[in-house]
Parts: sequence; C-alpha cells; structure tokens
Amino acid sequence: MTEDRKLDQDVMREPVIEIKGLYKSFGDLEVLKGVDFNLQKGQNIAVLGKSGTGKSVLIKIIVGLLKPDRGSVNVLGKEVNQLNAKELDALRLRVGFSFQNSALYDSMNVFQNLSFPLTMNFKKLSKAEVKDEVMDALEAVGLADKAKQMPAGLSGGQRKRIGIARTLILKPEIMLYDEPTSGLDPVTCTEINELIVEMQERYHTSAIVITHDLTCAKTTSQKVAMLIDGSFTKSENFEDLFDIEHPQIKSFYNYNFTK
Ligand SMILES: Nc1ncnc2c1ncn2[C@@H]1O[C@H](COP(=O)(O)OP(=O)(O)OP(=O)(O)O)[C@@H](O)[C@H]1O
Repeated sequence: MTEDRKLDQDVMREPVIEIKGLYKSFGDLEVLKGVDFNLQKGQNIAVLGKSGTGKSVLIKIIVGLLKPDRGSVNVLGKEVNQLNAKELDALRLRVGFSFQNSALYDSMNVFQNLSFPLTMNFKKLSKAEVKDEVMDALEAVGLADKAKQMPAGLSGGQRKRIGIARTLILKPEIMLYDEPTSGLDPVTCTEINELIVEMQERYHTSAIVITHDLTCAKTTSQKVAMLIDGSFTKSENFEDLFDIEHPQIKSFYNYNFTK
C-alpha cells in the first residue's frame, strides 16, 4: 500500500461527530434514550426512523439548537454543550444544514439567496469574489442559468438544489440533509441522490442524511442507522440492516417497497 493511500485511510477513520449516551425528553415524553452515534470524516450515514422518533431533535442537538439532558456530543473536536454563543456560531459555520423545505428567501433571486449567507459570514470578500463563489456553487448543482430567477419560479427539485448550493457555499465540513428527496418525483429524487454523492466526492464532506426514502439511503450513504424507541441500531451496510429481525425494521422495509 502506498503511503498516500494509507494516509487517506487514516483520515477516513477520524471521527467528526461522536455522540455517547445522549438523552433528551420534553416533559414526560422521552425522545432520545441513550443514543450512541459516530460519523467518520468523508463518510455519509443515512438516519432512518418512523415519524416522531427524534431525528430532527438529534440534528438540533448536534448544532446546539437544543440542549441534551445528559450525554456527550462532540462535533469536529468540540463538546457542543460547553460552547458559548460565539463558539457555537463558529461551529455552525462548519456544519451545513439543508432544511426539509429548502427555506429560500422568496423576496430574493437565486443569486441573492446564495450571496446573502456568504456576505453575512465572510464580510471581507470582494464583490467579484462573491460572484465567483456563487456562480461556482450554482454550477456545482447544475443551475448556473437560474441565477436571476426568483424562487417562486423554480420547481421543487430546483429549490432543493439551490438549498443545497446555499449550504455548500460556506464550505462546511459536515452536511446535515433533512429529508432531501421528500415530495419529489422519482426522477428528481435520483438527481438529488446523485448530487449528494457528487457533493461528498467534490468537497470531501461527511454527511448525515435523514430520510424515509430507502433508495435515497442506499444510494447516498455508506452506512444506515435506524432510530427505534429512542436509540440507534448499530450503523450497518444497507443490506445488513434489513437482515436484522426486528419488526420495526421489517415494517419500514416492507412499507417502502410496497407503497
Ligand atoms: N421543542 C420541542 N418541544 C416539545 N416537544 C418536542 C420539541 N421538539 C420535538 N418535540 C417532540 O419530539 C418528538 C420527536 O420529534 P422530531 O421532530 O425529532 O421527530 P422526527 O423523527 O424528526 O419526525 P419526522 O420524521 O416526522 O420529521 C416528537 O414527538 C415531537 O413532538
């Protein structure tokens, strides 16, 4: 094995998210009950789970929007719980969150939707640099020709792509995709899945892909983990997960492939 190849493998083993013994309740509702979870550098993991099992709560805890009751959440070497507001802002710049509804600003055109987070976070960039970054990001998602378009004129798939470009423009090390293919037709789903893989390869990001869509999980991620009753199944290869004899895993699989 060459030295370069070995180095690559060492880097891949570096954890970017390490969660241990995480608990979170809202009043009497126990949502997370001892979650352990690891994401390695350069890896994509799909997170599956029935509606209301706590996938979004987990993501919010990872970016410090919710405080856990107990447990350790380490993101890019930082204990999220121990960070002050300024440190949290700095960490959030390194973790991109692509929202379920692609929340674009409807009063801004596509170019402005992308330049806004860039100029807010990198105030020293010149106008030309901003333009280059925005056009690069739009090209990466195949929508350079939509720069002047208003969001209302975009299709659902295009909105998702622009949402992903807007997150990637800040060059995050970790991407959190929240149901990237929900509400899309099968052809557009395939395009978004391909885009997620392309982004992983191009930017060397790690990602958590929250999804109910098994094709999305299988094509975008090296591992899948399922949240059941407040904790994860061990993250597995796609095929291995569905070999596990657990009624919720079976019903999830059967539902996806008979609907
Ligand atoms: N801020 C909050 N206050 C009270 N309860 C909350 C809060 N946030 C989430 N919950 C509850 O926690 C549970 C898990 O919610 P969460 O949004 O994480 O589910 P989910 O797995 O992401 O679901 P879906 O697949 O439908 O998006 C739900 O019962 C929800 O009502």
